[in-house]
Amino acid sequence: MNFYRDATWVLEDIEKEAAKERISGSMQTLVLRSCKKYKLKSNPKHIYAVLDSCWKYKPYLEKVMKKARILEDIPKKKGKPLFSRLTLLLLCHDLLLSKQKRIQMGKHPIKDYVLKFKSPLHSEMVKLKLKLKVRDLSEVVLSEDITNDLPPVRWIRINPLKCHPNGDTEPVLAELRKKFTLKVNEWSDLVPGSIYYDEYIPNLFGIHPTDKITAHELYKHGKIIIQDRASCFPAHILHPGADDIVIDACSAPGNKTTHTASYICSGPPKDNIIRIYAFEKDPERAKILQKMVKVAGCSSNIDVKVGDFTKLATPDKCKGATGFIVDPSCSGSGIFGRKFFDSLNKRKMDEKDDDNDVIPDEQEEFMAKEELQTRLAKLSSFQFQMVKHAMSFPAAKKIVYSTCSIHAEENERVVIDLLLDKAVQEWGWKVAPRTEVIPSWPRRGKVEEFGEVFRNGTAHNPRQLAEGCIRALPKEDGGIGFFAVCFERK
Ligand SMILES: C[S@@+](CC[C@H](N)C(=O)[O-])C[C@H]1O[C@@H](n2cnc3c(N)ncnc32)[C@H](O)[C@@H]1O
Repeated sequence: MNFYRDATWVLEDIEKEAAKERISGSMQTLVLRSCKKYKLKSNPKHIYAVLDSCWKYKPYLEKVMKKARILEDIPKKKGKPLFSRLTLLLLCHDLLLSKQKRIQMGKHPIKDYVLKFKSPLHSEMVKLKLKLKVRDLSEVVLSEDITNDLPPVRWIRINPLKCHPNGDTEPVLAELRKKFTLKVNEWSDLVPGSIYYDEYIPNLFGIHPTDKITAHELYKHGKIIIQDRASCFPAHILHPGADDIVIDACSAPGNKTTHTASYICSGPPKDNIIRIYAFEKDPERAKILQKMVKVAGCSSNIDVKVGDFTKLATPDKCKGATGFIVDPSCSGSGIFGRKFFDSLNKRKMDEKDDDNDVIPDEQEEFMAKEELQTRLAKLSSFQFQMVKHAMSFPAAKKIVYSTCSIHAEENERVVIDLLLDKAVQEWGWKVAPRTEVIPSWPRRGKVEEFGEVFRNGTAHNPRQLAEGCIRALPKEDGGIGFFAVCFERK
């Protein structure tokens, strides 16, 4: 019984957390946190395994339990039910859905109580499966898992650098149309086999996330590139032309680098003149960047530089740089795909011994609030330095700063710190107005962040600053959470 009692306490905490608007942590973190809080003796690995499964099936189990009327006759003591709803849920889970299909405890009144309902529980479970047209409930849970974890759209862009002879994308689009025969007007209407033509980014298309594209010849030959829509915003905002020299400060894996190249070259490169300096600090990631640049067909115009942008990039070494893409490391809080991390951590947990101290430390999701604040402070100071370094280049005219974070600390507040910086002011940098930053995109920066520092009527108008920024919400806006802003000087 001790195990079920411990698991009930943890499940209560999980239920409370799930009721919040934003769940702070994966299932694994929540379990570990509660186990520590209550100093539980039961093995957290075991509790996690049971609760992970029980939580997935909870809506179905609750239906079955309700139909079997198991919650209606719970014996009472001093007017209060003797058994908790969640302990009963756990027992029913083990009886109906665990591998052994049995309750793992010795003789106990609660076990006797549940077993009294064994037949109605089983028959209600059979009825539910018939209704759902599945042989096993795992079939519905698995497909829900996959759907919840997939991005709402798979975004693909046609790469004009691989469209011979002059970057005409029409033949590639014609190929795509053969595979995706139905054109839809909204990305939310996408179904397998259909295609959506994006209204914000040229040559960008949305397809259904379950549609496979990586085996397609167009993909293999770099004629189409998978890239989230929001991640295409920076190059489109920078919009460099044939006379520009661009520095991509943080390049790997290279999506924005090759997208930027498509604006500069607009078709297959015709010379070997370096037009983009692509910096990447991590040597391993730089290898991926090299590969991406090659596949995208623009290696002759891109100079990949492995090292720290703030140390290696100087106006002397990158002569005449006019535009910058600064997309530094961030918390990644706009990126979803929790199942991946959950399964990753489950694997990590499985690999460890039975200790209680398995606290993963890499992802923001797994962090306590204070830890997150400390990490955000570190990240924003690094992000500030990266943009400020770009701003110090004398020929620079335009800098696009972006993150895939939803936190104001890494977004609007970095912009504020830059605008307040004396050197930045002397260099003459301003936030570009909405008219120059994909004006039709509806979701803009957070005006309240700017309003806390700047007042209307001063050099910086909070509303105008916020309007100059772009935000994208994860999933709701068709992909990852994102932030972009453009600094310019005339
Ligand atoms: C968010 S990712 C960039 C994604 C890339 N812009 C794209 O769209 O494919 C940030 C990258 O910056 C690199 N990085 C971090 N600090 C850096 C520095 N000081 N100089 C150059 N690159 C850095 C990281 O290794 C990481 O690969």
